[in-house]
Amino acid sequence: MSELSAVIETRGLTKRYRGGQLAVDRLDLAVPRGSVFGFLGPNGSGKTTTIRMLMGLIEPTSGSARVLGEPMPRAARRVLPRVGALIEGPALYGFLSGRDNLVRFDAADPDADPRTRSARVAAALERVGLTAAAGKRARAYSLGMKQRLGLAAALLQPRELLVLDEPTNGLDPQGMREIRSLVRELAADGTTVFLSSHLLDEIEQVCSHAAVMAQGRLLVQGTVAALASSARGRLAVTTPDTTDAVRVLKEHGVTDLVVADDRVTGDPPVPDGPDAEPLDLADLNAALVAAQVRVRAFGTERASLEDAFVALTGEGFDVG
Ligand SMILES: Nc1ncnc2c1ncn2[C@@H]1O[C@H](COP(=O)(O)OP(=O)(O)OP(=O)(O)O)[C@@H](O)[C@H]1O
Repeated sequence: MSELSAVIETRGLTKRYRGGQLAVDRLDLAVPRGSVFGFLGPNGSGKTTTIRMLMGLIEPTSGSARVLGEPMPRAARRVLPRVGALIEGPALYGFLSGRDNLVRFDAADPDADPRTRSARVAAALERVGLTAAAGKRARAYSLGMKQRLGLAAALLQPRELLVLDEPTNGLDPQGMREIRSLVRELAADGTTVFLSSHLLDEIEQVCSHAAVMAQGRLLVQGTVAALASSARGRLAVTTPDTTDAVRVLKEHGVTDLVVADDRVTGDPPVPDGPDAEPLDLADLNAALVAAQVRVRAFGTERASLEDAFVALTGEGFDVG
């Protein structure tokens, strides 16, 4: 990942709150231009604190952050107009219509030309699919519609970068789907999207890249495909002869065997040495059959980001 193409870059970024809480600990983050970058971590892992530092809302204790190539918070005035942000839910007036809320946001922007305001507002409403509901009061909007209106506000001006803090938090499945497909569309138009989430499957569904945080520290970052493939899939055998299957699999180096009803799962053996041949699953299947294990199904399960997280931390991804 070249330094030049990083839209967000931090070096040793650290935040210790006044009470002594170390919320972010020496974070080195690199968000490539054009990516949909998932910032993943359980509640309290330091995501919001990082985003607030990136947006110049709070000062880091030490380390540095660059956004769109400029130092933050020093260059906030130059940088922030180029960034659309949705942090902690949009501030909306419930008694105003969706359209009038956007007119208000646009009017608050000193660089926005009043003569083209209504066209900008209409385009933003169209972008997030709120044209039909534009005349309704915002208080009558669902949470998902409010979130989309917040995104529309962030999209009144063309943006190189969108920063979204838990954009689907609190939404029902339909609302989540809407926001996710909107994020995909924005990314397809070339906007870099940085979004935080505590939901692994959300990151897998919408992101090209991800960074995983735990207790203020970065565990890993990279493409979602590489992160998931760093965890090997589990081997799974469906058979009525589970006892014999376990014995044969163990003999062939399969570890961490678990039996649940008629399914045996385990970790395929790690080849010893870089030149060693990995175990051929066809041979393993043949060995099962030779031992008269009746095999109904045999294969490896695709490794997920969750497997990668468990492999990294030795624990489950606890969102609580
Ligand atoms: N203003 C503050 N003063 C003191 N401690 C804080 C403050 N804000 C956050 N913290 C603490 O810093 C740590 C990281 O919090 P942060 O909100 O950044 O995490 P998060 O990953 O965004 O979680 P969440 O999704 O719950 O917001 C937590 O232990 C939190 O209690």
